[in-house]
Amino acid sequence: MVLKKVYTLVFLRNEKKILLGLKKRGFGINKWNGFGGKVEQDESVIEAAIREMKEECCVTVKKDDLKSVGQLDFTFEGDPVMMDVRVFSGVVYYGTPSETDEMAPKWFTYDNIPFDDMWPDDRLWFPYMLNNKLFYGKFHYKDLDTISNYDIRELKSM
Ligand SMILES: CSc1nc2ncnc(N)c2[nH]1
Repeated sequence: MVLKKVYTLVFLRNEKKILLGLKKRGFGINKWNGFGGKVEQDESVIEAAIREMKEECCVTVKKDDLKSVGQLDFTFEGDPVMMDVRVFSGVVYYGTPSETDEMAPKWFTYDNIPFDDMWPDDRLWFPYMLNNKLFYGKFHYKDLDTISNYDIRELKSM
């Protein structure tokens, strides 16, 4: 039986900048991340994405404003459960990105993305997202800082 957990990852962005969040606790603490988290039993992936945006940075996004842009499968040495991360991108949002207990949001221009303070996989697949190419990436982490192998490919459709 395949052990996997589904997660969401949302990036608000326009032609000038992208919103990242500095994780203040838990998994990925002190890294600039996308916004998202686990998809619960009683919700769809898109509902989870919308919920997490609200919870993590007080911003409201609507279903039709989120575009599915990629999927990332993460496995970690010694952990049987794969992270199946559904990546979304959006331009339109309501409210002001605000700090919460979880995340401190900040806009970054594309020439200034803090890859050294992000998950190591980001610098590998961000170019696909930033060039509006759909992608499917698989990353195996030997430890939380080291990717031991990966594959990433452009998709023609999600
Ligand atoms: C566990 S691997 C991972 N890469 C990520 N990139 C951006 N935001 C996240 N939350 C990420 N998690």
